[in-house]
Amino acid sequence: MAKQLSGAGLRGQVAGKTALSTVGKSGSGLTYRGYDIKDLADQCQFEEVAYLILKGQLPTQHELAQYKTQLKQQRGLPQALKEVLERIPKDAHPMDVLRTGCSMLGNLETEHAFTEQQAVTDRMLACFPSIICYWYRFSHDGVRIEVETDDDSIGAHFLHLLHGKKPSALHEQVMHVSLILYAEHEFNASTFTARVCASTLSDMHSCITGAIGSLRGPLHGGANEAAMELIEQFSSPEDAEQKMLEKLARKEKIMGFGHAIYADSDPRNEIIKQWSEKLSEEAGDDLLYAVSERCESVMWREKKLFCNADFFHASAYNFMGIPTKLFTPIFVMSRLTGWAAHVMEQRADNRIIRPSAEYTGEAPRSVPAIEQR
Ligand SMILES: CC(=O)SCCNC(=O)CCNC(=O)[C@H](O)C(C)(C)COP(=O)(O)OP(=O)(O)OC[C@H]1O[C@@H](n2cnc3c(N)ncnc32)[C@H](O)[C@@H]1OP(=O)(O)O
Ligand SMILES: O=C([O-])CC(=O)C(=O)O
Repeated sequence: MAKQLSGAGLRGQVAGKTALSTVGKSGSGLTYRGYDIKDLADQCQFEEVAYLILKGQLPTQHELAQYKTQLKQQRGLPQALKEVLERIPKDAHPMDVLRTGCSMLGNLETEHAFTEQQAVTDRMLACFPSIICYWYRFSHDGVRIEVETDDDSIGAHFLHLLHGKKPSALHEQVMHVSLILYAEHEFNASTFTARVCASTLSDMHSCITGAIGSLRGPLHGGANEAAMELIEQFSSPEDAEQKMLEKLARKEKIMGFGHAIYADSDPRNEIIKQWSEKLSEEAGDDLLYAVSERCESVMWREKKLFCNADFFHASAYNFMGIPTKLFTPIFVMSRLTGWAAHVMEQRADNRIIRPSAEYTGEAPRSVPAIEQR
């Protein structure tokens, strides 16, 4: 069943063209450059999908190996950026850290011409995990970590920096899947932010910095953190059921449920849910996964609202020992590919994005002298 797309929030209005993904079209639900998300999550590593999104086709074995080597070589951080990160307080939100880190990188390694767009994007892809973990470990553990690891993938690099040891094969695999699921999603709020910025012919770092700000909110990427804060309150599935019903009676919004485009399911949910279950078994968990499943059934039964990509990401990340406040930054490490590809697409066929507003203010009037107001 297709969702009725109309009303506020530009819902249902075509605001531009894209060849990058389809969201909520009949059939598979989500495709990147024509490939079904399920097939990509089953068969690919994240770096293959990043290559697909950014460069237009799936890499050969040789191209993938070259790309991964190139990304590995760019994990280091300039000293000036490390100094900025060291000055950001421990209680800052990591999304704000990443926003500042991206912006500072744009000062140090400015994109001077659009011919550099692929290179500056690959650099961000390589070093965003370093930025977030360098700050996190410095501010929380008081250590200056070495960010240049030889880990095979972006997900493993992130977990290695965070935990100070190489991740298990299972955890590296889940990171591949998670980063693939989050990589691209058509004209969502953060991507649209990036495209609006790109349409002024601004630089890549400005587009990505703005997009990070848009992703941060709980109605968008921030929902994975909010979902974790929800499920950790419950002591059992029965407790979850009762408190969820109370929240619904109070008309509270439940983060991690519903979607602007999908009508009755988000195709990313069943994929991350399976991995969350596997991680739950590995961790010997007998609470969080069961609680999450109960929330899912209550929301469907009571409201016909379904889990979006964020809901089961919360438990999955928790099982891998990732602190809740780093959940949305992981989303950034992945969605960067979609944002940058949209910036490139916008630049290739640009007209400044400038919609109109329906005026609802005062009729024309004259300015009274200040003593008469
Ligand atoms: C990766 C992502 O960014 S996925 C989205 C992550 N965001 C969240 O999980 C936040 C929670 N969800 C929401 O706020 C919304 O579902 C959004 C922002 C995702 C989509 O918003 P909209 O397109 O405006 O929602 P939609 O039109 O389907 O809402 C229909 C009704 O369901 C309600 N509703 C929608 N989602 C929820 C929810 N999660 N909890 C409770 N009620 C909800 C709305 O309030 C609305 O009720 P109303 O008509 O009485 O106002
Ligand atoms: O498409 C949207 O509105 C939000 C979303 O799921 C995403 O950006 O992944």
